Amino acid sequence: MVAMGCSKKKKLSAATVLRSQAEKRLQAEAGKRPAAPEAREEDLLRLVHELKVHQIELEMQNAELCRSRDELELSRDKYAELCDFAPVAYFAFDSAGVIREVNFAGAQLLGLEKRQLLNKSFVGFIVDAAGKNVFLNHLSRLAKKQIVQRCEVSFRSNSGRVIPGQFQSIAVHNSEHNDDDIFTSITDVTVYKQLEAMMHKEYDSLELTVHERTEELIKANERLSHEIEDRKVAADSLREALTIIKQLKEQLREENLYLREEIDQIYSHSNFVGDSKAIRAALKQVAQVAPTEATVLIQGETGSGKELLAHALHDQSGRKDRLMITVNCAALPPTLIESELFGREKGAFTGSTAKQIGRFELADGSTIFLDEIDALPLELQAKLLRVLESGEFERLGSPRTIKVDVRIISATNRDLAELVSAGSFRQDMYYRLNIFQITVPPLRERRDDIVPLVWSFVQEFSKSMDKRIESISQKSVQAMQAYSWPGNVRELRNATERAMIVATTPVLHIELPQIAQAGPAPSGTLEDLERRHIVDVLDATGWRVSGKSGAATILGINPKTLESRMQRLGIQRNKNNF
Ligand SMILES: Nc1ncnc2c1ncn2[C@@H]1O[C@H](COP(=O)(O)OP(=O)(O)OP(=O)(O)O)[C@@H](O)[C@H]1O
Repeated sequence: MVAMGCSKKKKLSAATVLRSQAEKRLQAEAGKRPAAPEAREEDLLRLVHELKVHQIELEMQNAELCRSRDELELSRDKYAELCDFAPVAYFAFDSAGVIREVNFAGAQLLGLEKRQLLNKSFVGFIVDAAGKNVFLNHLSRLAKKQIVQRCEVSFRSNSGRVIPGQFQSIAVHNSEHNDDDIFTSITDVTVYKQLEAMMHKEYDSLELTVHERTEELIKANERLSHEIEDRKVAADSLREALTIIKQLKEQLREENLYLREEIDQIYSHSNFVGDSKAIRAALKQVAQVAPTEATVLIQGETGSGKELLAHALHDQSGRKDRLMITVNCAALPPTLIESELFGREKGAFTGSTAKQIGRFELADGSTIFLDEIDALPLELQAKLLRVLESGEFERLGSPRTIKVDVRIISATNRDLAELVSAGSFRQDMYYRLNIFQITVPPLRERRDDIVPLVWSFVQEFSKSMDKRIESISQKSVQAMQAYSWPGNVRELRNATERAMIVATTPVLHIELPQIAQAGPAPSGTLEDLERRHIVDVLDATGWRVSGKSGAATILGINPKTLESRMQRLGIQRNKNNF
């Protein structure tokens, strides 16, 4: 920038000019006014005095002004110096973009000396036409609005480097040139641009990564949703499977329990021994009825082989692949028969802590054998009738109706027709059960079967007892042929077992109960005979019902069966029985 000075000579000439101007004006005033001779002298002296005072005042003012101007010029020089050495590039343009002033940083930016730049158009440094337009528009906008304006233009320095510049300008009117002075700071934004480009690049790659990750996440999310759905479906089917498994488990547990009870009898079921005419007739009936779905009633004395015959029937039927389910109606307390037959839900009655599948459900698709059907309480007969007719029933404590496909075989050692007349057995039930009747003859009516039966039992026990029996004593054979066999084949089997236990030689001696030794057959009805025989056995055992030497063992029946039979036959221990 150019600094300006104020010499003393200049100050003096200015004061002289003022004084002469003042004097001229004074003389002009004097020429206008007609002066009175006596006042003129006095006025002139006063005016001269005033003039002198004014002159001194003016000189003082002039000196003050000169000092201020000097200070101003000094400060302006300092400001110009500051501006010159400022790290920012400053330019002063005219309204056409010609450089009027530039500081060192500005000159350095363009790679030229300050003097080389003065009066040069900045437009010449701008690299392209678009940039030139931007710069010229920037200038014209400044002329219109006297506020700070900004633009970005790339220009080329003397070294050929293209510099992206950020321009920040303000226009100040210059009255001397009657034009605007445009003051502009130019910032080299190369680094900023590089950083910006890097940032854009980073941003773009970040955006790409985000996009890719989002895609991946969407896919993963979809996969997860499908997986959740699949798992839900799997969980549902697992739950279903679990319920089925639970049911099957329950059924298996019941079957298992049932099988354990039955297992001991399986061996004896496998062989129905007997070639007597009566037995052949019964077996012929079995063969006739087995392939049908008919309900069968088997009648015969206790221990005569009704259950074995029922098994033979089932084994010849189309249901033989499933287990035949047996229920002894006399062996169960009346309160439990219903839940045994039809099952119960948990809590159906006091003490029922677990759900139980009934025998009818277990027998679904198979055969149920209702032994001692005469012992079925009347109210249950009605329920059984419904099953016989529709296959439907409900578990105790459940309103759900269960439908089964079960073939029914029932057995009794009593005359059901008689019970019907006595009113203890439903007539409709009787007709429904008695569609096909088979009677198993008592052993005393088929004595031909006695010896073959003994031999089949001997074979059976020889294995388990590891004993060798070669013959049966003649005395035993005779006794057996003469004996009335109230306990029928069961009694014969038990007698053989006892003989085998005590046997020490290959000749088997079968001891028959003293009370039942051969003699004339007792008179009276079959029931009287049964009652008498039970009382005799009870007397012989000291009224011990169960246990190894108890009456039930001798009679070859279950102690519970014996108890219920005693109840039915009205047998009680009293003085007369001793
Ligand atoms: N013909 C036979 N061949 C082989 N064993 C037989 C024969 N008949 C019966 N038994 C055997 O005699 C025992 C009694 O038979 P089963 O239980 O079938 O008689 P039941 O008439 O059903 O008796 P209950 O009236 O007491 O129910 C069983 O051990 C059985 O195996």
